[in-house]
Order: sequence, then C-alpha cells, then structure tokens
Amino acid sequence: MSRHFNYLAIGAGSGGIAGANRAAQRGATAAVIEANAVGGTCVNVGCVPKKVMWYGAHIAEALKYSTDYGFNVTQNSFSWATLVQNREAYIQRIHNSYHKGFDNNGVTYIEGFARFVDAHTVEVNGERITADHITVAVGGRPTRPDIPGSEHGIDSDGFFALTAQPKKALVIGAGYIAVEIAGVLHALGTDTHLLVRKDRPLRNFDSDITDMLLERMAQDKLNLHSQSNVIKVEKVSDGSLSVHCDNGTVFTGVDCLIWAIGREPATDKLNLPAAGVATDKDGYIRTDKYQNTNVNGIYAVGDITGEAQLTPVAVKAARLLAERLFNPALSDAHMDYSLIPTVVFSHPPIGTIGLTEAEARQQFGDDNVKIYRSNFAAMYNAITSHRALSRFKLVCAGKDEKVVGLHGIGEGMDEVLQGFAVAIKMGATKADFDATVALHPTSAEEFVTLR
Ligand SMILES: Cc1cc2nc3c(=O)[nH]c(=O)nc-3n(C[C@H](O)[C@H](O)[C@H](O)COP(=O)(O)OP(=O)(O)OC[C@H]3O[C@@H](n4cnc5c(N)ncnc54)[C@H](O)[C@@H]3O)c2cc1C
Ligand SMILES: NC(=O)c1ccc[n+]([C@@H]2O[C@H](COP(=O)([O-])OP(=O)(O)OC[C@H]3O[C@@H](n4cnc5c(N)ncnc54)[C@H](O)[C@@H]3O)[C@@H](O)[C@H]2O)c1
Repeated sequence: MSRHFNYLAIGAGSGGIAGANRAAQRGATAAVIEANAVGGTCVNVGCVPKKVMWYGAHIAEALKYSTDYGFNVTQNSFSWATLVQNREAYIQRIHNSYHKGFDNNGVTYIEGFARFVDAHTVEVNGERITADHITVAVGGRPTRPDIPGSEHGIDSDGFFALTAQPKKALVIGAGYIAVEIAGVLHALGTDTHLLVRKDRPLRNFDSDITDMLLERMAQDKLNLHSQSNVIKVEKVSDGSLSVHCDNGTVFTGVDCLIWAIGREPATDKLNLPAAGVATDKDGYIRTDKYQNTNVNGIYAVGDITGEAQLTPVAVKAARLLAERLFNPALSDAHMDYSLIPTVVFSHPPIGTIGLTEAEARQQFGDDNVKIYRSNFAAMYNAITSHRALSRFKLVCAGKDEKVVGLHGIGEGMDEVLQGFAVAIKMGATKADFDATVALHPTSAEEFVTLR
C-alpha cells in the first residue's frame, strides 16, 4: 500500500499542522503524520497546559490580594486534580478542533511514527508514503543530566502528568521552563526551590529585568538557590528524595524533582541518513532562510531547526514555506527571524523584544546608546499590602534614538508587548513613542511617557 501527496509534514505540532493546512488551502494534496498527540508540544505539554497552570497561579495570587480589596474569602482547599482535569478537557477540545480543521481543509491525518526511506519516501505503520515536498517538523524533547539518580526526577512532560500537587519541589534550570514551573508551583502553595548553577535565571535577558525578577521572587518568598549545581540524587527509605549539590547543600524530603535544563532535537530515530539530510553536531536540522535543508524537496521548520523555539515561529515559518511552494504570488516568501518578541510567564510576566542594553552597547558603542527606564507600582497591587514594583525599559540607538530593545516585567506585560512589537518591527523611534498618547491608567503607558 502506498499514497502520494504534494506536501507531507512529519510531526503534527505547531509547525506541521500550520504548514499542512496552508498547503491544502493553496490547492496541494497534503498530509501530516503524528506519532503521539495532535498539537505537539505546545498543545499537550507546553504553552497551553503551562498557561492554564499560570492562570491557576494567577487566581491564587488574586486571592492573596482580595482582603485588601474588601473581600472576606476563606480558601478551604485547592484541588490540583480539578485544575488538571479541566485543563485536559480543554486540550481534548483543541484536539477536536484541529481534526475539524484538517477535515475542512482536506488534510489527511496519519497516526504513527515516520521514518525516511529515501528523499521522497517515508514509512509509517508499514506503509510507504511519497511526497513532492516533505517538511520535517518533529520538535524536541526535554533533556536530563547524566548524574547518579537523575531518573528519580521528572521533566516538564512529567510535570504536566502530575495528578496531585507536590509538597516540596525542586526545579532545576535557569531557562523559561524552570522559571515558569517554579513560579506556578510556588503560587499554588508548594514549598518550591529553584536551583540555578550561576547567579540568576534567564541570564541572557536584560539584567535590569532579571534584577527585578529576583526582587519579586524574594518579595514573594520563592526560594532561589544560586551557584547550586546538582550532582547526585538519592531515593531514601520513606520514598522522598535527597538532592546533593556541588556546594555541599543537601535538600531532603523532596517529593518532586523537576529537570528543566533544556531540550534536545527529536531527529535520532527518523533515519535521516536514508534521505541524505544533514544535522549539526547536536542533531538540529539547519536550514537556509527558505527552510530548505541540504536535500532538494526536504524542509525543516520549528524547534528542530534550532532557531527561536517558540510556537508562533514554527507556525509562521511553516505557513510561509507552504505559500512559497504553492502560491505563485508569494514565490519568495520566507520567515524573518529578526525582532521576535517573547514572553516568560513568570510572576509577574516578562516581555522582551530586540537587544538588551549590554548587546546594544556592544553593537553600537556606549556613546550611541540611550536607555530609558522606569520603576512603577501597578495600581493592581499598589493599593494592597503586597505593593510591588514593575520595571519598563527602552534601549535606543543612534542620533534618531531608534528603539532597538524593549523590555518589561510587571503585571500585564504578557499582553502589553505585542502592540509595541509591531511598532519596533516598523522601526519606531523614541520620538514616535513620545508622540503616542498614553492610555491611562495602565502599565503600558509607562512605555510612551519615559523620560
Ligand atoms: C513547557 C513548555 C512551555 C512552552 N511554552 C511556550 C509558550 O508559552 N509560548 C511559545 O511560543 N512557545 C512555548 N513553548 C515552545 C513551543 O511548544 C515549541 O516551540 C513548539 O511546540 C514547536 O513546534 P514544532 O512544530 O517545532 O514541534 P512540536 O510542537 O514539538 O511538534 C513535533 C511533533 O512531532 C511529533 N513527532 C516527532 N517525531 C516524529 C516522527 N518520527 N513521526 C511522527 N511524528 C513525530 C511529536 O510527537 C510532536 O507531536 C513551550 C515549550 C515547552 C516544553
Ligand atoms: N514562554 C515561552 O515562550 C516559553 C516557555 C517555555 C519554553 N519555551 C521555549 O522552550 C525552549 C526550551 O526551554 P528550557 O527552559 O527547557 O531551555 P533553555 O535552554 O531556555 O534553558 C535551559 C537552562 O538550563 C540550564 N542548565 C543546563 N544544564 C543544567 C544543569 N545540569 N543543571 C542546572 N541547569 C542547567 C542552562 O544553563 C539554561 O539556562 C526555550 O528556549 C523557549 O524557546 C518558551
């Protein structure tokens, strides 16, 4: 048995789905192959369940502020299981809507693990499928350290599989995932410890922003342990874990250890050599700006390319590739990887686009960089006994003070960033920001009133 398609995506995650749908909308016969759950990382073990948990944490924080707003609320309990059940039901509805979308667009959905046979053929469930164009969109998976006892921990996939709330959790790592998971656990009431190997998490973010993150973590009493490298994990007789660091610290009585130390590409079992597709030393498939791999007719999009590992990046790259292949009016379409906005769903959230102050100083020289910054107590918590600061920052370059970086940490920053990203993508200057009438009273207005 064999089938042929104009366009075939391997992996029905953010990139695979977007590309197959767009190809079909442009008249191609299209199929997508998925080994696990439709929606991939983002929908099943990434953005979506993470944001639901973050909203849960948000409600816990609102309860904390509620007395100062005049409410007399007694919190009797919190049911992790209910939150998880509702989250998973929501994810099931997303699965259904993806399948509806495939049906509407005429995309063939194939369940199974795909392996290359040659440059135009993959095998799945014993069937050979050929295609004119094949896009590899297989994403990645969490990594674990090679230390004794690491198997006693879980990773972000395991975090989303938890059906009960941990009592004492250690989150290891300094990236987005570590910060986000630690923040959620802490806000929901778990005794949470975030362990980073150096001085702080998110070290490649603007240091003014991470300074404020550290302040807010300290104010909220989230236990951050810097200079803490885990070297050994032991399971003790009561079933709890003892976690040993190279600085001599031992954490005992841990019932949940979460590795959030990065992700690795899922290329190892794809049989890429059969198609002649090259990977870099870490297993990522590097492409040119058109998402072309080294093999004609084979493309890669999303996390597997090692580029900014964000859902909208995978989606946009895949859609533009499909346009280039099947829409003669857009035969030069390709993704612009510059100025990608990104949000960390920390407490409060961080939003950032463009250069950090340090990067701008290095690129343009100290004399050509002007920084505007403000600390601001958002009204939301300023009226409460939990008054806390937000921080907003513009990095400008050159005589015309072009805004080359915008960074913020504060309540609402996750929603504030998108519109400013449009302005910065269009080349806005500080004068353009100043010429914009503020929206009052908001946190966002800080960005157009900086002096
Ligand atoms: C905890 C977490 C939180 C995140 N939060 C955010 C966020 O808030 N915002 C954001 O923008 N990004 C977020 N991301 C990143 C985002 O999830 C990824 O960038 C995005 O999912 C990448 O899409 P993709 O299509 O490249 O791969 P994926 O979504 O990983 O999809 C790849 C799919 O391919 C399948 N597959 C693999 N090999 C095969 C094979 N051989 N045959 C068939 N199928 C195969 C896999 O099962 C998977 O479903 C988060 C990631 C994680 C882990
Ligand atoms: N809000 C979002 O948009 C969002 C959320 C989650 C993930 N993501 C995407 O997923 C990607 C992966 O996230 P991530 O957090 O897994 O990876 P990451 O690469 O961002 O961070 C991993 C961190 O772990 C540290 N680390 C590595 N080995 C370690 C060890 N042995 N012990 C302690 N720390 C160690 C690294 O120094 C690094 O800081 C991100 O880069 C991001 O693109 C995005």
